Amino acid sequence: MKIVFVGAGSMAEAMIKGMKNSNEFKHTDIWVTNRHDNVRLNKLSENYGVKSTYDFPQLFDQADIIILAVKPKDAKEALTSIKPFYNEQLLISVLAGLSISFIEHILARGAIARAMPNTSAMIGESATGLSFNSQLSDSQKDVARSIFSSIGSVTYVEESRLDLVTGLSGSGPAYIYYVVEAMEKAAADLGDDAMPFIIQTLKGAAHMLETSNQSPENLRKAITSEGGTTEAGIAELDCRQVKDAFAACIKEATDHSERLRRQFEQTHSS
Ligand SMILES: NC(=O)C1=CN([C@@H]2O[C@H](COP(=O)(O)OP(=O)(O)OC[C@H]3O[C@@H](n4cnc5c(N)ncnc54)[C@H](OP(=O)(O)O)[C@@H]3O)[C@@H](O)[C@H]2O)C=CC1
Ligand SMILES: O=C(O)[C@@H]1CCC=N1
Repeated sequence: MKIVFVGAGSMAEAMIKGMKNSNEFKHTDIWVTNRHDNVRLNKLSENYGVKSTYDFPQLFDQADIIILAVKPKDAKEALTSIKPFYNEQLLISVLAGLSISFIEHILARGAIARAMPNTSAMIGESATGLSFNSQLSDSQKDVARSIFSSIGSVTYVEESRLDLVTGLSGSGPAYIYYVVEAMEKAAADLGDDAMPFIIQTLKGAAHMLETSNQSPENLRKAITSEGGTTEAGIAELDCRQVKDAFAACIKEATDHSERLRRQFEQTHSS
């Protein structure tokens, strides 16, 4: 199977590393290109053994799957450059906001899927939402699922839900790192000992959520002794309306995914 990444940035690298480490895909099956950063391409080839080229006839020759991993603002240029070499292979876009119909508008035909993974794909722990147009065969759907299950969990969603998936889990790891920045700052007196405590606290909480069959609220209440330290700490979060702030964060990221679609699809739909 020949898989071609168009775009060689953070998301492409996370997927390439995760797919290679999964042993589901041979690194020799993976090709990558970008716009002009040849140093970047050479680094990916050296680090992961993938093939890279700017020679599109060679790049797309016998390609089974094309994975579009450019920024939304670059989508039309990238899709237009692909079109002469596109033979209705399965094309999977990981772009925030960009709709399947916009891709169909440019390519005019073909099996198009949209996925919203995250960079935890790097270690095989991505959370991916996946949508299809009506042109995918059952085997193409299976292949799309196998790519994203090789880098973490994958859930089929209606395309209309992908903006929310983007705001929730596409961007989600950044929200967690944001909280960790605050925890690390607050625990500065622990020096290098702080991060191991933080990491294990996160791992433990995630595992409890996954295995305890209890709601986050009940898990939190089980820690919050009356008049205790947790109650005092959470009161500081409540008086600063942190829960509302997090909800607003996810809503704004979701809304921005919709804005990106309007911004780049209306501009480029001619
Ligand atoms: N980063 C993340 O956590 C996630 C990102 N995404 C989505 O993935 C996409 C890529 O994001 P990210 O990897 O962070 O972005 P980066 O800026 O890191 O990478 C973008 C890549 O696209 C390449 N590119 C731009 N234009 C073209 C073109 N016309 N032809 C070929 N390659 C081109 C760039 O090449 P060059 O450097 O040569 O210009 C670069 O390699 C975005 O649409 C984003 O919404 C989805 C989920 C998570
Ligand atoms: O910030 C972004 O637009 C991309 C999409 C989801 C995560 N990163």
